[in-house]
Amino acid sequence: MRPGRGSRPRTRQRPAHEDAVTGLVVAVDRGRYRCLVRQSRRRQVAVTAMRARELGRKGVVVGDTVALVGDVSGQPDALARVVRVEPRTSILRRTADDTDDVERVIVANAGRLVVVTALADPEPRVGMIDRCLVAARDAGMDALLCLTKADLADPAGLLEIYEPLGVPYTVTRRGEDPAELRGLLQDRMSVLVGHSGVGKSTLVNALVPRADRAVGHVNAVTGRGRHTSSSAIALELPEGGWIIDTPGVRGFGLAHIPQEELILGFPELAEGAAGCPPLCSHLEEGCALDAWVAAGHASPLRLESFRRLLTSRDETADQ
Ligand SMILES: Nc1nc2c(ncn2[C@@H]2O[C@H](COP(=O)(O)OP(=O)(O)OP(=O)(O)O)[C@@H](O)[C@H]2O)c(=O)[nH]1
Ligand SMILES: [Zn+2]
Repeated sequence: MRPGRGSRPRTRQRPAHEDAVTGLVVAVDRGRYRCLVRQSRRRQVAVTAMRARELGRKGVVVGDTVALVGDVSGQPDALARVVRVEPRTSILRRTADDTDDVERVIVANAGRLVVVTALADPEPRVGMIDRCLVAARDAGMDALLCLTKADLADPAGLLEIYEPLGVPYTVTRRGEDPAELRGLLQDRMSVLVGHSGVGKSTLVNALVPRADRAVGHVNAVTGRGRHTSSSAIALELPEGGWIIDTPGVRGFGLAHIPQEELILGFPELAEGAAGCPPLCSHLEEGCALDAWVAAGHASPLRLESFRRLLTSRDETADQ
């Protein structure tokens, strides 16, 4: 006989942690999780927690909603235990490069991926933007393109590629409040990704007063930032909603996405691929995508980018 609905199975073997409280993981640091727990309508406390053994190998990442037991007072030396990770609404993953089979979950439960790209210093790379759009799609997240440093270069070239795709975007520049971005972020959980030095910390500091994210310098020789932020952190926006700042990345490996699904991140090409021969690699002669682009249905840069993505899986990533 199986227990009927409404009965409470397994309570005898394992405590169901009925006294557990709910926390939001806002930072992870060397096996310690910083979780925010709401104590009343007005009051939130930050609770430090470790993993409970019963969690097994399940990862806990920033953005996760967890059940906490033990000392959840939030007092300086108090340590709680994470006994459960609640089901996730989205999972953003990446691999170090396209040949790496260790996939990392970066954040959970974010609804939107904000792809932060500098218009100059460092130079924008469409390969990175396209990879992020593929990752967002795979994660079940909306994407937003945030083009920074418009005081240094004109966004027109990039917008010519991404505006027709219907990718929402916003442009920011030094000395100007990112008001439009602030509006777009309200009431949701968004995650910022981008190369090191594109200006994520600068944006976060403008959006979240007292966030105090360290702003680094772009190395004049390599054009890369100094990786001033070292792990993801979730910050509450004064207007409501959350942003998760992630460390600057070198690349966004997509080894975890099956080859045939990559094209879904390029919807304007996917349509043209309907004319391809069966099992087309999209790299061979006779691929219908060449004619599709020649006819003006999609940007040649995007096709280039898609093909680079396809070939990079057999080699080391170059983006
Ligand atoms: N000209 C210009 N410089 C900017 C702008 N935004 C940021 N910067 C500069 O770019 C450099 C890098 O900015 P950060 O905010 O540290 O970049 P980041 O993306 O957080 O870098 P990581 O912490 O390495 O991930 C700093 O010197 C900033 O002052 C901008 O809109 N225009
Ligand atoms: Zn093809």
